[in-house]
Amino acid sequence: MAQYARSPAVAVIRLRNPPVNTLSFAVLQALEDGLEKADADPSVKAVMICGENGKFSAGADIRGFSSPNRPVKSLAALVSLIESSKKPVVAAIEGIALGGGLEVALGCHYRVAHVKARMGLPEVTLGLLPGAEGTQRLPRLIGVPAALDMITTGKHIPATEALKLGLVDEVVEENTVEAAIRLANKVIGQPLGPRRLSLKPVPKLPDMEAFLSQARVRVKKQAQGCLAPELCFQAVRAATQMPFADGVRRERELFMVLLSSGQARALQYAFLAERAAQKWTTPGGASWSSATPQPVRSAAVIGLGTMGRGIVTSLVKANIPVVALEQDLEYLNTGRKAVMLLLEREAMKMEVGAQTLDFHNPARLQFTVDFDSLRDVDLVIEAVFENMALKKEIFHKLSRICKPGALLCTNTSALNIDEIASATSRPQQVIGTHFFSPAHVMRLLEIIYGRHTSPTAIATAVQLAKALKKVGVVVGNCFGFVGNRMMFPYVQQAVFLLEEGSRPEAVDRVLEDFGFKIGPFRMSDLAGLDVGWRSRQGQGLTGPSVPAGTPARQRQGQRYSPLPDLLCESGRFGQKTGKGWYQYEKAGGRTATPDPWLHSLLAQYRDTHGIEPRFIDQEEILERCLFSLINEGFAILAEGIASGPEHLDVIYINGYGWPKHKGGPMFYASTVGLPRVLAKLHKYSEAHPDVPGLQPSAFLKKLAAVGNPPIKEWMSYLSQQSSRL
Ligand SMILES: CCCCCC/C=C/CC(=O)SCCNC(=O)CCNC(=O)[C@H](O)C(C)(C)COP(=O)(O)OP(=O)(O)OC[C@H]1O[C@@H](n2cnc3c(N)ncnc32)[C@H](O)[C@@H]1OP(=O)(O)O
Repeated sequence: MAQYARSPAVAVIRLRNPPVNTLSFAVLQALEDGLEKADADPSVKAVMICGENGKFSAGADIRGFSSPNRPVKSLAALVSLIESSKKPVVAAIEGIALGGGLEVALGCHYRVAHVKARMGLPEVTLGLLPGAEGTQRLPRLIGVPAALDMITTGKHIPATEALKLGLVDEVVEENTVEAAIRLANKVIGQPLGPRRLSLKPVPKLPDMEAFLSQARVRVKKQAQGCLAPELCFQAVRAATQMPFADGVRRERELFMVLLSSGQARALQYAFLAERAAQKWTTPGGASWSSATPQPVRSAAVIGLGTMGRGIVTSLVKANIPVVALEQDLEYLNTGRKAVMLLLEREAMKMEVGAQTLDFHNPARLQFTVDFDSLRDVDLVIEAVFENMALKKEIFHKLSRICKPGALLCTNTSALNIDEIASATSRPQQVIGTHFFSPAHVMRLLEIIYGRHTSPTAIATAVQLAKALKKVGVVVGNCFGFVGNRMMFPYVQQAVFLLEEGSRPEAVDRVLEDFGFKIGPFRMSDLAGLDVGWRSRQGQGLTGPSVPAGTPARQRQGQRYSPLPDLLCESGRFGQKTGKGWYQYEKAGGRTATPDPWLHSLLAQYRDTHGIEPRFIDQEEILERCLFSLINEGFAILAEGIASGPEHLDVIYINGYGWPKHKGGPMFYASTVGLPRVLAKLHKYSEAHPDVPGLQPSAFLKKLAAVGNPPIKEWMSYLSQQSSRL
């Protein structure tokens, strides 16, 4: 847990708790024992603390926050114990010093960091604040503006920046432990008072009050409904207003408020869910633990529309050489200009000193109209528009041209991977990679395996996501996969609510107040209403293929709303045409204003179809939209399309703007309580028996019936009960 050694006047205490040396009870106890031993040994003149395996410490164990025996209080006491040591204590920071790990280092009298180390207080991202006196020590060391920035954003800073801020005393390129021992020997006998941060005053600013009030506004704006940034701010402000001991008391009070908040639980769940989602399995038995990825040393992207441009940019940023292909020179030139512009912008955003983007070198980024240039690439991502015939034609070509092992990916948001793969002679190498727009910004990559996709192909796509700094979530093949399949009933309910009496702005407001970045109607306007229209035409739900005499509001025995089709028929495609569910200042404008034209269309529509408009309250809007989405999530789990609720939550947080502090839709359902979700779905489906999306799924009913088990147990009920579902 912590190893004690001598070198020879310096006691060496090594934190050891793989993989990231989290501060468990045992680690803290061993650290305390080591300090006592060093104190009691007259031949020891100084102490050095480092971490095993090139990592200092990732802080407290996130899994332990829900445990009643969490070691949080003893961590603060231990940091004080380190600081009050009569012998100098030096931290040797390699790899990472995060959260409680950095707080331990702040208790030390000196800090030496390796040039590749990163430091931070990311507690805010877990819904907490640095509760081992970090909010009081850091401002005393690096000043209030820098401390407030680190504590309220949780960002990790590189060692070179830490040196500039005064967070570390030395940055070394060679052996950090040896450098720290050298420093420890050097400072033996020097006074420790000036090195004890709790005794230092907080550096003054010319107008601290004005600085703090502006900072508070900034923090609140960035918080988007999350409580922790505001309480982090309050704790740092306390450091500017109170003596150290009172500041520590205030920090502890605020910490306890956050610790017991639902937001902290949701954010900690979201952290662990992202890790859990990396451990993919398929119903056929393929798994992350046995599949080996193929190296991707080069890639090609077909189609330089919005998605293709973002994908090329992502690959270049990941330092993967790319061949970008378009159908003709005109499209190629337009696409090339757009990609170069994106890359110029990305290059400008990069940190000074970071590796530069090598996109002017044709060996790294090549533009072509010649399919033969794809002969040698390790992986191809097709990103043409959503047309099955076109995609099949391209995959047929790829199957003939690409080298035998190449992975063939299709960027689609809904189309059948098996049908696309059927156009090739190597369906085991075909996989869906659903990027989210803008593809060089959005973190999510939905990875869809088909019936024949090999485990190697899945592992390679997961590895690609990592290389692109994205979170890849592996899911099965069904219409809309996971993300869009759950989105359909959500948007559908929103439209039914308009039929029944609501307005787009009312529905959007409720969902934005819940925490979504934008509500369903503003989202549809942004994405383009024509996208869904084309898809509905393809499914035979609207357009000339609908048999004559089909009732306007009925399809396949269920209620259908033709409202979105009516908008498209009037040329209202959303932002791009300046009109959709809202009106905009111009085509391509972004400021949505409620539109009287739409209100009168709704009134006319209700008259035509004999619908008596009613007032719909916020609770009904929220529940019908969210519970229908969640309900589809349970159906997806029952069908084995995703291997756990965490996967669905990671998709929603990273691809659909679900507020992270609410943990994702399935976690949210667990906090509402499954019996309540079920009861509400029953109520709404009884009131609207032919409206799709409201009939509770069998798996939700099962879980409610077995007594609302915790989310981590849900899947075990599925395997026990699947035959009866
Ligand atoms: C009243 C007094 C109160 C006193 C309170 C004291 C409070 C202290 C607060 C804290 O310290 S909160 C924790 C702060 N630390 C973090 O937020 C770090 C979180 N971890 C990361 O950012 C990353 O994991 C990493 C450390 C940068 C490593 O990233 P990498 O991509 O290399 O690997 P991962 O796949 O993310 O992680 C590997 C493995 O380690 C597990 N893990 C990482 N950090 C923690 C942690 N802090 N607690 C528990 N587990 C952690 C992670 O889950 C992976 O394991 P798995 O089994 O594969 O899931």
